[in-house]
Amino acid sequence: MRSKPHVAAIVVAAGRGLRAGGGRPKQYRMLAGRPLLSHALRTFQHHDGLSQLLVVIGAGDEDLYGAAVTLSATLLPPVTGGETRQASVLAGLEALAATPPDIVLVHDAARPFVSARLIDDAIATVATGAVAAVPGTAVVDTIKTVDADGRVVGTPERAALRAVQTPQAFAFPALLDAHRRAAAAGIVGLTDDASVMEWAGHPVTVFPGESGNVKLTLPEDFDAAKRRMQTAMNDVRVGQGYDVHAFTEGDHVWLGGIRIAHDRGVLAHSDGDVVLHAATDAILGALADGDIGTHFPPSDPQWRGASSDRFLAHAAGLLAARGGRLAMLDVTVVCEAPRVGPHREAMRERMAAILGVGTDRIAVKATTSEKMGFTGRREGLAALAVATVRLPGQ
Ligand SMILES: Nc1ccn([C@@H]2O[C@H](COP(=O)(O)OP(=O)(O)OP(=O)(O)O)[C@@H](O)[C@H]2O)c(=O)n1
Ligand SMILES: C[C@](O)(CO)[C@H](O)COP(=O)(O)O
Repeated sequence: MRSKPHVAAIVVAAGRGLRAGGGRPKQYRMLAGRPLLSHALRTFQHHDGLSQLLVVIGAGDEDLYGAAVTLSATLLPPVTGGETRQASVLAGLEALAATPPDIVLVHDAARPFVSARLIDDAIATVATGAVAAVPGTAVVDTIKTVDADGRVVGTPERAALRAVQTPQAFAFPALLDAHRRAAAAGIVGLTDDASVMEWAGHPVTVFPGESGNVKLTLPEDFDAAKRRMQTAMNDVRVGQGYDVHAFTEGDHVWLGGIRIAHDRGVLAHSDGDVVLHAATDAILGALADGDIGTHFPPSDPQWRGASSDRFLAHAAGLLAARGGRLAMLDVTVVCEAPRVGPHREAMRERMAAILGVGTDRIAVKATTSEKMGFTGRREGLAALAVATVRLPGQ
């Protein structure tokens, strides 16, 4: 395997959620203000170890999917799944086969509490030699096997049992081959991908799962998940950011990720987007994790002319890695010109897309400084930002 493996993830979301009820496939039901699918997906979108992310959706679910997800650099167009989970995973694997990754992760859309730690451990277990790696937790109940009449026929030794979860990670060629062979052999009902690998004769390694990484299957699971999300994210923090750039010769400025025509440009090492820089610092401030210069030193030539989108995306990734969410980003631009109003909505949409939140969580305001000071004299422009984030409680 290459030193830095090419890793892809498939999120299966083509089920009907019949056991959960609720009138629509469960992955599109709302949970803490967002569709269930978007919770797990966002953790994968903000993980920097993945180069491709693919969602397998049900036939006819295209509109529900479009409304549920925020596009991102790694997210591929969705593919249509099949009648069973096994068939849906195979559809996802076939879609990746043209540019095969080294490692593929498979995750249920119905597991919203997946952590960056589980993704890291799944990748690391395969990167260091396993062909298949699944998270598992020790079983606390005594388990019985029963016959069709409910009579107990056996009691497996509990110490050897593990309840397995997703994300499950695999060497891509081995999983694709195992799935293709199982389908060709008429094997259709295997309930996880480790079972497909076991059927094909591959060893499967279990690494520690997380008891919190539950799958929402029944109606009461949604109620419990709602309660958990409401109480869990109770560490509310606020960070502020401020940035300034001087005008110089030029014909445009970047503000909030939008290129705006102007009779001046800005002096800057990167693209000089004061809005994205202030927003990045505000999120880093809320996390007490240094500032933009700590993460992207101006002395480093690789950031020369860099698009500031990546600075904000990096801060969003740090927030997601801590299990946090952005509650609100409020930005004020200070300049005599250019006029911000005509670009306000485009800026809100761009920042919402980078941060993976709705535009209702992004505010953009603007003011002149009444011709006073450096902004009033049109020597430069400035932006202030306040980010409110929610982190898991202590
Ligand atoms: N034909 C299928 C069936 C399931 N899944 C996905 O596999 C995951 C785990 O399946 P499960 O929790 O059983 O979901 P459903 O099949 O939707 O639920 P139900 O059996 O209650 O209808 C879910 O993210 C589900 O969307 C899938 O992609 N394609
Ligand atoms: C893949 C899985 O989540 C591992 O626990 C589980 O097997 C999915 O089962 P389901 O019957 O499709 O819910």
